[in-house]
Amino acid sequence: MDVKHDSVKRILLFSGKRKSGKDYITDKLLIKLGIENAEIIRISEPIKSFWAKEKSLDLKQLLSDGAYKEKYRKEMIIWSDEMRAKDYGVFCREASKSVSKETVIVSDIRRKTDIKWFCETFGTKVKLIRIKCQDCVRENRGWNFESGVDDIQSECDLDDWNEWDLLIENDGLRDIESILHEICSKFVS
Ligand SMILES: Nc1ncnc2c1ncn2[C@@H]1O[C@H](COP(=O)(O)OP(=O)(O)OP(=O)(O)O)[C@@H](O)[C@H]1O
Repeated sequence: MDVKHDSVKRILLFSGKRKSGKDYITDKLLIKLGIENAEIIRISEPIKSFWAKEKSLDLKQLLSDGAYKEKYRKEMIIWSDEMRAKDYGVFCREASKSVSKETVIVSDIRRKTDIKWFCETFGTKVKLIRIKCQDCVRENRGWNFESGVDDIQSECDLDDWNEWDLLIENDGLRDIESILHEICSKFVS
């Protein structure tokens, strides 16, 4: 294990369906904790950078939330599944290779094998958080069901996972400050 991992006290893995609010909540959590104490990593980042290089695409546009990302989403899922079939930890390892802050936030856990890799690597430092949100609220946030994206493993593999350390309802009824307070009081002390 990389020696820098020693400074990590906790690693918070966030999972949730598209438009459930993973980025929204983890971005606010980072601000609350401060960038000297915490950092966000995304498993999708090495996927996008490998893929952009391979296909000579603009990485910045791929990382931003727009039409460009949607255009390549399906192809990226297929390609990354092929990579994962050879080595399930390939993207988790790459995303976490330089972590150094005491709280590491992973904002896009999607598979049981992601959880497996982080638990094998970080042991009891790992905490699992699932963001829940009704479909009608996700639709109001711009989500539309897309066959080949919303009904495949990358979106559904954790639907039947029951061992969350914390479940968060993010339907817009609950104040973000109270959500952040619950996360911090449970895991960051
Ligand atoms: N509690 C909230 N209060 C206000 N706006 C919210 C809240 N949660 C999410 N949103 C808004 O909903 C939209 C979708 O949220 P976000 O991008 O965080 O979802 P996501 O789970 O990261 O989606 P994806 O998997 O597609 O990247 C964003 O515009 C975000 O600002």
